[in-house]
This record gives sequence, C-alpha cells and structure tokens, in this order.
Amino acid sequence: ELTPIAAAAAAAPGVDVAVAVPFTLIAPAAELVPTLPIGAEDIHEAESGAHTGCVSASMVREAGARFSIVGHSERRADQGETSHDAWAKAAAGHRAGLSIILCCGETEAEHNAGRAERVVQAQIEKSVPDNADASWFTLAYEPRWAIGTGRIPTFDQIASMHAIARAKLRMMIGDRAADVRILYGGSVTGENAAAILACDDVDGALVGGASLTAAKFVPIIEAAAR
Ligand SMILES: O=C(CO)COP(=O)(O)O
Repeated sequence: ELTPIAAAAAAAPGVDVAVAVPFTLIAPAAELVPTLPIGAEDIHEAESGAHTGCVSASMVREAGARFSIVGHSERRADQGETSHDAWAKAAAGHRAGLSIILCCGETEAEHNAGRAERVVQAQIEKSVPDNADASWFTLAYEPRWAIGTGRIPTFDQIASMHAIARAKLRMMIGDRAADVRILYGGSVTGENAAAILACDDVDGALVGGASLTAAKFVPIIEAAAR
C-alpha cells in the first residue's frame, strides 16, 4: 500500500505526507519508499540504559524513521502514559533528530461532561514546558471518542478546540505557537477530510483507519492538496 501512497505524496508537493508504522516495519518501509517519511508510533524517553523491550529514538532513527508519534491516546490508555511522559519522549526524539507528533484529546466522558476544553488545556500545560524554546513539534488534537468510531465533532467544535489548543500553546511558548502545526485526528476519511482541513487552525490530519489502504488514504492526500 505504501508505493501508491508515496506516488500520491509526490504528486502533492504542497502537502507533507508521512506514515507511522509499527517498529518492525520501519526499516522495510523506509527502504521500500525512500521519498516518503516513515515514522514510529512511539519511542522510549531514555536514550540508553537498561529498559528491556523498549525502543529509543536513536534506534528508530537508525532503522530509518524520521519522526515519532508520542502521547497517543492508546498509549495513555494501555500503558498509562502521562502528558509529562509524552514530553519526555518528544524531547528525546528531538535530541535524536526526529520530528515529533504530540497527541492530546479528551475522553468521551470528559467530552459529555463539557470538560474537553479544560482537559486539553491541562494536557498541553503538563506536556509542553513553560517558555520552552519549542516550535519544533506538531500537536495532534484527537478526541478519543472520535478515534475509530466514525463519529467526529462538528466542524465548529474542531475549530474551537484547535483555537483553544493554539491559545494554550501561546501561553506556554509565546509567539512560537503560531509555527506549531495542529493536526486533527479521529475518523478522518476521504469524505470529510476537505471540510475538516478547511476548519480554522487545522493544519493537517492524523489519520488512523483510513491510512491503512491506499484506496482510502490517497483521497485524503488529494483533499489536502486542493
Ligand atoms: O488514532 C488515530 C490516529 O492516530 C485516529 O484513528 P482513526 O482515523 O481510525 O479514527
């Protein structure tokens, strides 16, 4: 599936396309499609040391990864990863020369309780160090209840949450916040991508299920190119 995705990416020069894969697929994917940035879905926060079974930023980099996702909601839910851990991983990745996609987003219960705003603000506050000289990461807003469910927030809600995330970033890192790309993630498809990408403060998409086949992913690349 990666070869047609790489071809579509090459045909969309204004769009940054990248694919994160499981650790075991990084090296073969990077070899198969050298023009398409391949990334890791996670990295460990330590550069070295006794951490049996963990994979460091320099290890994925050596395998051919150019970026890593950190703080994904599934890592938070399954591995108990915190916002603080996510930043430790982001910083380790940055030191190793990886680009970073740092995820945040509220659960369904938090959404229903009207707490989405506060939860995301707190996640950003706990992740991004105050006054960090850090516009080198990409933020992904992924409401957990929209991941893999086919349900998405309204476009107004997406724009509003992105504006809130941007404002919080501005409080943490000042004017550098304007340089941080904020991606929306959660049930992005070829059908809804154009409308989501047109929302204010949405700079891209973090695509899960619809990235698994070229037939579903290429229309999203094309929507981003338009
Ligand atoms: O978690 C996601 C991307 O990291 C989103 O997944 P879906 O696009 O399948 O909802």
